[in-house]
Amino acid sequence: MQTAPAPVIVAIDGPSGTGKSSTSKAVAAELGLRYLDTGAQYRAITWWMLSNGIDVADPTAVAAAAGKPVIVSGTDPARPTITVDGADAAGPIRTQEVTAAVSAVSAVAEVRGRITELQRSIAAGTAEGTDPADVAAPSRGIVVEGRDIGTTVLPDADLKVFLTASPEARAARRSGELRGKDSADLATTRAALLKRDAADSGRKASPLKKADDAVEVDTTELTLEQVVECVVTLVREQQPAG
Ligand SMILES: Nc1ncnc2c1ncn2[C@@H]1O[C@H](COP(=O)(O)OP(=O)(O)O)[C@@H](O)[C@H]1O
Ligand SMILES: Nc1ccn([C@H]2C[C@H](O)[C@@H](COP(=O)(O)OP(=O)(O)O)O2)c(=O)n1
Repeated sequence: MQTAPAPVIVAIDGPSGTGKSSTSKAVAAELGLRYLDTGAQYRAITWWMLSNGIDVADPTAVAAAAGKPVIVSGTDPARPTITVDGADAAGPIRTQEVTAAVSAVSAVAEVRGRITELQRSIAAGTAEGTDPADVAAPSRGIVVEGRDIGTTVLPDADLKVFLTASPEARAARRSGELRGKDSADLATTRAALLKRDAADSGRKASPLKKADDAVEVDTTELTLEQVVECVVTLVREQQPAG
């Protein structure tokens, strides 16, 4: 009898607007893997803190509340979901208010400990933090995207990719997304994005950083399709033949 190959774990990290979410979803869909957006989890806990009157500028208050919300992620790349205490959080976690507060909340060690535990449990395919429908479905593995997946959350990932792009390209992509929904212009978007990157890279607890064994892909001059093709090829090279 043949044994099934071990599930493949792919870690995709990088700063904001480098294409992590779009690339990870497309790679997971193409290869039949699950998909986890860890930024959405940090946004979800931040949304809960803001909604429950916790002072997000006070790390002690944030740490004391870190264990309270129940955050559940659905990992189908065609339909990723996130709930907090059973409520759909997909919309509210994308507001400017959450975006402005998320770096401060995610710098708190107790928050990182809690969310990292959830991420490892989801990657291992156990129930905690995962939509029950996803646990039941057979999986060939998972693509997990964030800031510290290759360095801290899943240091034994089969493939680690670190996406980069120039600040100009990243700001242009982000303001393209925001147009019509928000009045933020390119310069404002660029400044906000660089401020968040600096906070994420400069924090003590598990900062944004390329893992020594990650493959760096500069996406500035690449289309999304080219980035996806590049990562799919890298994943296939990791898989045993046959
Ligand atoms: N290589 C690319 N070229 C042009 N636009 C891209 C590329 N990759 C992603 N985008 C677009 O840039 C925006 C931000 O991408 P996203 O995947 O959300 O980045 P991240 O998850 O790293 O913040 C999205 O609108 C996406 O469609
Ligand atoms: N693994 C992770 C993922 C996200 N974070 C934090 C830091 C990021 O600024 C926020 C939001 O992440 P998200 O990936 O949604 O950010 P983008 O706006 O897509 O760039 O969460 C983190 O600290 N660790």
